[in-house]
Amino acid sequence: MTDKVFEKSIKKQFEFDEEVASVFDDMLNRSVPFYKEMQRLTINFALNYLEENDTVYDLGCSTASTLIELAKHSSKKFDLIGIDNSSAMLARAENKCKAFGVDIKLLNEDLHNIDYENAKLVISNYTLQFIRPLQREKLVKKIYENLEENGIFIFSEKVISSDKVLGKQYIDEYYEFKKTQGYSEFEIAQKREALENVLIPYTDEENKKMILDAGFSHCETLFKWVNFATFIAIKK
Ligand SMILES: Nc1ncnc2c1ncn2[C@@H]1O[C@H](C[S@+](CC[C@H]([NH3+])C(=O)[O-])CC(=O)[O-])[C@@H](O)[C@H]1O
Ligand SMILES: O=C(O)C(=O)Cc1ccccc1
Repeated sequence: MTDKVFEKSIKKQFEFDEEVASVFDDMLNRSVPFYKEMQRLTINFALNYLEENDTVYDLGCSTASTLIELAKHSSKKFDLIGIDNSSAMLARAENKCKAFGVDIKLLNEDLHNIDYENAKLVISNYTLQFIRPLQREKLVKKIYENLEENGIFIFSEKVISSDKVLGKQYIDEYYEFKKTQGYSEFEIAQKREALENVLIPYTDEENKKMILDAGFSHCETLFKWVNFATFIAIKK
């Protein structure tokens, strides 16, 4: 279904409710530049590290598309766990898992309430940005502590520049992208307002500092388009 959420006048903050969930795959494909490529890289790099029976967590799994693709691209069996606190998203995730015949444990929980036991790989694509700073650092520490040795954390985030002028150019470039995806200036402006204080982006440097402060020995940028970045962190 086509995302028309912000075509009408909206006063409330952005929420992962029924309306957003019903168009979410389209919204993500048209709002995150190279979303599919980022997902493909996430899966390929994940598979470089995963062995039979490893446990994989996807934080903010939404409609479970990443875990479904992961399962489809490997003949190995993994323990796949998707976590999200939006019932509307998880209802779609459940339907998709059934349709694709993929076995995924879907947990309707806040990310802070999970133990991340036996985690070999943790994925979090475009989710940490919705967690308040401090809580975000706390969550990343918890992930690090629970990852197995040589465990991997792959995450993607909307990012900002630490340079004011470049930062403005990032925003202009992203808006051009949104226009090419068929969003009107009104829709773009409305969503921007709804996301204010809900989506809190860090700079590349802040993301990497958060990872290294949590204890990871290594963190690199795997992919970047202007203000959208994918990172890989390794626990050694
Ligand atoms: N505290 C929280 N606890 C649990 N879930 C949460 C929390 N905060 C937000 N979420 C969930 O995190 C997801 C973020 S979307 C991820 C896309 C997906 N990873 C994808 O690659 O397709 C990204 C975006 O919409 O920009 C939503 O489904 C929220 O309900
Ligand atoms: O930052 C934006 O304006 C976006 O549209 C990114 C985004 C994509 C999907 C859900 C929420 C935010």
